[in-house]
Amino acid sequence: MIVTRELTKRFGRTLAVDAVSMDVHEGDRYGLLGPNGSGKTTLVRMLLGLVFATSGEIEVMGSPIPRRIGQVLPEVGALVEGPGAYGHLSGRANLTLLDAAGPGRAAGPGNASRRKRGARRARVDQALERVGLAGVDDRPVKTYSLGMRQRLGLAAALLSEPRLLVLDEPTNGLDPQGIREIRDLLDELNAAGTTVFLCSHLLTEVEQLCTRVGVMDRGRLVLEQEMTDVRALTGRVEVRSPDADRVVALLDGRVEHRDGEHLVVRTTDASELNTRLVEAGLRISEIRAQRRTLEDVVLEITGPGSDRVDGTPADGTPADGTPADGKPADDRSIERFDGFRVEELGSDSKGSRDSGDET
Ligand SMILES: Nc1ncnc2c1ncn2[C@@H]1O[C@H](COP(=O)(O)OP(=O)(O)OP(=O)(O)O)[C@@H](O)[C@H]1O
Repeated sequence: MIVTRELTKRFGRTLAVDAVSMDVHEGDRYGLLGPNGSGKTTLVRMLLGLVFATSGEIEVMGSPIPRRIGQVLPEVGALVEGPGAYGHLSGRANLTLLDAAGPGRAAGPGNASRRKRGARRARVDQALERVGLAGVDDRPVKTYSLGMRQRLGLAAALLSEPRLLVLDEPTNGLDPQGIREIRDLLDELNAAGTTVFLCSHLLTEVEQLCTRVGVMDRGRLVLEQEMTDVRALTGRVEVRSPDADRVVALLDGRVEHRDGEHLVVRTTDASELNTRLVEAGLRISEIRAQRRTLEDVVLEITGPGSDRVDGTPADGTPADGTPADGKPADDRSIERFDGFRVEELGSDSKGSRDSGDET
């Protein structure tokens, strides 16, 4: 669905993307994970033909990019660098304009035109409904919270019923409820056949949503794996027992770690261990085969010095003092891949929370 070969992008002396060879399969929910500044957005912008690569190749749905970008874009829904919109218009009006600007969508005179307008209204209604904005479509977008703008951006990406969704930090600005709703929506779209490719600096977001993961670190793709392989068994079983002392005695040297009632036992067979403990008359309140977490794997690869994934301070401000979105304060213009140039959203929209009052 997306293939890159040795894809590289330099901005002057900055090597933003460094020889990335990536492979996103049809039907994937692919999460590209990496700390701020690791090159995710630059890579996505190259995939969408917004930025030219310095070297390397890109194929999206079998077509070379940017050469065949015009052929590919109608089948791609994208949300990159924050959603853009005309602030003085409602969400519905914005979507209607966007839909009208889509390929083959211009309405002419007569019955055919009325049919097209009817179909457009239905598409816009459905997109608003899907992202949970159906009840607020008369308010101007400038009154929307960042979370609502994010949903509107997603609704725009869904208008064309895309085969591929490309989303840069899709849950940016959403509260936990909003994040869950977007996750459910992406799950649902993926189940219906849409390939989802998203960038995130949040481990948990990728771990919960994605079937395949790529990890970027300083411009390089340092891992690409199926999530089931990432979450491989460790050859340990975790046991919780009120009889922990007796478990330790019975297992004689196979308990690697103990913390109160919680024990980590070296074995690959949880059911055999369970049978043995129960037959010995020991009480077991919990037993499960231990799996690696995405965090274990990322830390293993990027090393203890690279703790920036999910590691920004609690106030969201990176240690180097740049704003929470990682962009210089004067670099916050909003663009859309389809050239639908829109009003800039002020920096005050960044970091605001989804008020949750849109329903
Ligand atoms: N237009 C540009 N001009 C110069 N340098 C740039 C430009 N765009 C990105 N960079 C630099 O390229 C590197 C990668 O940035 P990029 O935005 O792709 O990373 P990211 O992983 O998407 O980070 P974030 O999560 O903050 O968006 C950074 O060092 C950034 O400063």
